[in-house]
Amino acid sequence: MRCRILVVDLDGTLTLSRHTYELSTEALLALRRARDAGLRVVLATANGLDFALTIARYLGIRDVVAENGCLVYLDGTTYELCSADMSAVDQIILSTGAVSPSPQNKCRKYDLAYIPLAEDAVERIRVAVGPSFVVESSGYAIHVRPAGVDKGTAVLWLCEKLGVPCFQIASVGDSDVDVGMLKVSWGIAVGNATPAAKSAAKMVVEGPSGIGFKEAVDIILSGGGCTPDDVDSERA
Ligand SMILES: O=C(O)COP(=O)(O)O
Ligand SMILES: [Mg+2]
Repeated sequence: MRCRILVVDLDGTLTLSRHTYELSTEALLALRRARDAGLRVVLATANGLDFALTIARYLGIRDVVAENGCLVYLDGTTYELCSADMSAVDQIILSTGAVSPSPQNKCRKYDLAYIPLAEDAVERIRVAVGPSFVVESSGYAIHVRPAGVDKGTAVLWLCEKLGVPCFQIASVGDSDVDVGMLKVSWGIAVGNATPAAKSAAKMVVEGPSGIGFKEAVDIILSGGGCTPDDVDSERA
């Protein structure tokens, strides 16, 4: 098996579809097969760290990337890859009236999450906060965090920290917030992923969400993926 680490998104990738939080049993079984085969599995999610650590516990995963790459929990230590005081920008975002705050925001630090109240919410937030912040939709929420950090930043940090070439890290995702990690690792997009996620990936599997994740694990366990040729791990 060429891949050594599997970085997996949560919502839309381990779930039944991109419109539910319900976990896919096929995905859960595939996760277990991946871990039993010796892959180190990392959960990489836009969700807050406390939430992600809780979910990871029940998924049998120890290491977590949370808040879209701003926080990494590795071998029992939390590392912060973002640094900004988000309180002022939170007020600016809420004053647009285009979104309501996610209940998770009271325990999020750098990547804040919002529920859209208008069709053009992402655009209105982008105009309000300016270029110092990234505004992206995961399909589950709108996320705003300091520019320059995404899940790909965290994967590059993991390659360095763990001494593993990034092409030996497989990642699986479904949405625009996964583009960074799909680019810097051997990225696989599930069949119902967004166009941006599909074009960032090295491979797009047939099945949607959890079924797609199972297909990705089958490919990895049969020796596929993680070839060095087309991974831009030196992302500009
Ligand atoms: O929390 C979200 O908005 C989506 O989270 P995800 O990164 O696990 O898909
Ligand atoms: Mg997702």
